[in-house]
Amino acid sequence: MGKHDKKTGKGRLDKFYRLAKEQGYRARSAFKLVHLNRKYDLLSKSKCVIDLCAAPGGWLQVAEKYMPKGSLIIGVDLNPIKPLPHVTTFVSDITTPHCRQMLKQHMHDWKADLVMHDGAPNVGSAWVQDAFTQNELVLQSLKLATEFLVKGGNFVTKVFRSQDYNSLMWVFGQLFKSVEATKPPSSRNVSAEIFVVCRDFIAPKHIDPKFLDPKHVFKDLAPLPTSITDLPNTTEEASVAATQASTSTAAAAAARLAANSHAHSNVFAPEKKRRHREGYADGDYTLYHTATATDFIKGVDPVLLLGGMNKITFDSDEEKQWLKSRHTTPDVIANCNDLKVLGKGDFKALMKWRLAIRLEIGLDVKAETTADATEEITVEPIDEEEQITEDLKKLQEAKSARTKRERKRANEKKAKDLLKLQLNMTAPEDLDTNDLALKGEEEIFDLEEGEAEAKRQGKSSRKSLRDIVNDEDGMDLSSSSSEDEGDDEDDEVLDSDEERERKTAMLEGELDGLYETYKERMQERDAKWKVKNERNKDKNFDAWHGIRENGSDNEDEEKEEEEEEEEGGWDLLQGKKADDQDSDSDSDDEDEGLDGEEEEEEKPKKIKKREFQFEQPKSAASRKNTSLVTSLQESEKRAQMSRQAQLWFDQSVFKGMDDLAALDGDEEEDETEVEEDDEDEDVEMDSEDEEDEDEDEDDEGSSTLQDDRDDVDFEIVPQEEEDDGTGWDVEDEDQDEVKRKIIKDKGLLTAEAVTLATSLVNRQITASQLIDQGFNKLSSFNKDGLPSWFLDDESKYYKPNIPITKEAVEALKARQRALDARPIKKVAEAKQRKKFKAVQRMEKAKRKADDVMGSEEMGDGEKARQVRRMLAKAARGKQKAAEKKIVVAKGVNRGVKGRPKGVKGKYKIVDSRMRKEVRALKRIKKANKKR
Ligand SMILES: C[S@@+](CC[C@H](N)C(=O)[O-])C[C@H]1O[C@@H](n2cnc3c(N)ncnc32)[C@H](O)[C@@H]1O
Repeated sequence: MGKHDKKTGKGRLDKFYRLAKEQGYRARSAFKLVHLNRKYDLLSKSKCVIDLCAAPGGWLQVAEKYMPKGSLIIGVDLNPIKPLPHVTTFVSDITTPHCRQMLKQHMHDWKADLVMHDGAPNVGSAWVQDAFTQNELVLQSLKLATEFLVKGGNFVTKVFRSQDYNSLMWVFGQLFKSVEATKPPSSRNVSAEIFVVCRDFIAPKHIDPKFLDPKHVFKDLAPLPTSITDLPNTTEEASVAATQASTSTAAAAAARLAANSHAHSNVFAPEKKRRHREGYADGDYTLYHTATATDFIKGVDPVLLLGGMNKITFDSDEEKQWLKSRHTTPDVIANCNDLKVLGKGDFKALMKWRLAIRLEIGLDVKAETTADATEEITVEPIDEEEQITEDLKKLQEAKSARTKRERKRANEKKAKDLLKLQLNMTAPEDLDTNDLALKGEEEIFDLEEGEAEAKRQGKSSRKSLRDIVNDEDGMDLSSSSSEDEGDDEDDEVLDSDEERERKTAMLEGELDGLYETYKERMQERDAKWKVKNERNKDKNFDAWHGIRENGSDNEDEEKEEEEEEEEGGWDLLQGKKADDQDSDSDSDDEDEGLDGEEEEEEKPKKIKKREFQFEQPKSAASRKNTSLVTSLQESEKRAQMSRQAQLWFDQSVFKGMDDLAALDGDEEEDETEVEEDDEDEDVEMDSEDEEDEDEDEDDEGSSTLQDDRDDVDFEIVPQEEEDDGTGWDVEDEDQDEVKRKIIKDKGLLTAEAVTLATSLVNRQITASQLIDQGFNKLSSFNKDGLPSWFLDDESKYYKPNIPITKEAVEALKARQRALDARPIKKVAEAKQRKKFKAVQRMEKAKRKADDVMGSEEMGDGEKARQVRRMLAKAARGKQKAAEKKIVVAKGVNRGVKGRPKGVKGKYKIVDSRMRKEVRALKRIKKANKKR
């Protein structure tokens, strides 16, 4: 066995190592057999044992110790075993016929009651290879066991928990009546080894050699990955590969795959779906994976690919051509380069890009535009007048829808352009190119639209976006689409605004859903995320994460928002989709128009909800803000700053400020307890009133604190005007007053405010500079009409960066510490009460002393003694009665008279009998009272 560092890794000196040393065992592994024997009683009834792979002899020692005297114990190993009393050993490789011969020789005609195998290959290379060779050794030892075991005998073997484990277990199960896997306590948790105890050997007359042939047993039913091309074709080649495999892990994996190649001819054939519980997938020992653009574009599951890979590469000529496509924007390339950091927008962009490229290369075929479809439609004449009214109605609807749509588009475009300009993403001259890109997107939308259009006409045969995305045989779409067009028509206006919006929303919803799947996959792979998630669940883990400039504390909130949005988005759309599919005559149904409207209403509602979530805290704060900075900017900016401030105060370093009121409450509770103890008849204070009073005060305190915090977000310099976002009207001057007062009373409460104030005082910045800074890109950031994914990203990464200095934070902390150090009101009150009680006691004692002094019965000495005692008692106050120890009369204490052993001070002995009796007496007393 290889030598290990005794302090680290496998060789570290654990308790079993020391125990083995103490008890004279040659190896700590001896305890594994001790434990197995304790559990299954394997040795005491065995007269003949074979230990395969026995060096240095730990198991042999255990066998010798626990087996009956005079038993035959044979040990074999590649390495020589130092002689042991009553044990026969020899050197051999258990996989060779020599070993079999030797065993036969030593066994004479005996049969073994137990065959043990603790073999571990000595290669010390990659774990997976160890496991493979190990399990081959297991099969070899089983082969020997089947030859030498008596019927009803037992076989114990070490098995590595690898993917061959189930196959091995299956084989064991065929040969033994009982098979159990166990991990003895002495087996290290980090080790993948477990022990399988096979009992009651069936001893079949004939065993098919395939049962014991690794080539058959370890065949894999899973299909081979197509990427490995030059695999050997025959099992002979496979075994050659396996022999050569010892040189490298990759070779071992290749050999494994080769050995597994005849998947369906596996004789043991239970259909097994392998899960890679052991961690890595077969032959995959890295965390970094790349896929080609072809895999992504032409593959069947792009979401799976995005979730599982780190990068998309462009290697082949065709892929390089795609790089030149107008759809392949720098963003797409950047996204392909790091799939790990895809945001929702990036994800959608990649999916759209895939679709666009598929269209370009003809994998998917663009559906006919809805306009064409409209031309094809003929409406059967019903009645001339009706017809005219209907036509007019439709025309009107179409017209209003078109105007609405155009207006909306124009607005959207304007907002996007503006935003791009603001973000410095585009120069004005670039806008045309971007328009083109936008048009490209629309084409994709049109595809969806056309598809859904056909569906609405009752031709549900058309595939959904997901299908198209996942469809390998997307080629036949065109034919199906032309067929579709020839079918029945609908009397609805196809080009309606509602429809278009509905489709757009649906597409967005689908992309959202796909993004969710992608996110789940990423999360599955991301252990850190799991830990974070767990921590988030447990609010107690609210640890200080340091000052984060980008406000990453915000992530949870964002996640929640996303989730909420998805409930309304993806789920809703899925639900609607299902509903659509359920209804047979969608297009004829009059309710459809209604649904459409509802849907339309639903969408803005959703968006509003999100905006509301973002803006609620802002607007609350902005109403109160009157700072120099905020009043000179639009509400958006102020709102964001306010949010930033809230995030800032959410940091655990400011916890104390929040909890001050709670702290008071706690203190008070403690204090009340103390008071109860010290309670004197003379004290007239009504504790309930007091509590009420205190509670009120607490409330006040907390609310003031809260108000303070709300009020002073970004409060820097008193300002005359309040901007409500609608203009420059002065609205809430009283609020300014309040704020001014707070600043006067309490000073600046946020690090941002302190930082700004300090820079003003130190003339690092002037007031006019500050005002100028107010006019920035954020001050006119209009969110209207921006897509939700964009806003998502914005809220994550695009935040105002308000400078904070270390000194400002330190100053605030110091002030908070000073506040904390001040005696809390409750404590001061309790102290006063104590004093008050002491004074009262002394006065009472004085009065009594006067009486004593006036007494004529006592002598002077006696009087002096009495007075001294009284005063001392008054000064001491009421002593707490010494606590009684409760001793339960059980065990050695049962029936003991007098002080129980080891108990000092006052005590009381109780037993269950006594308790019952006391209760019975109380009951009787109560009953008597009633009569
Ligand atoms: C974990 S040790 C066994 C320890 C033993 N049970 C004890 O308690 O001392 C594994 C042993 O398997 C032996 N071994 C590995 N491959 C073998 C093979 N093909 N034939 C015989 N022994 C082998 C190694 O030489 C090694 O000594």
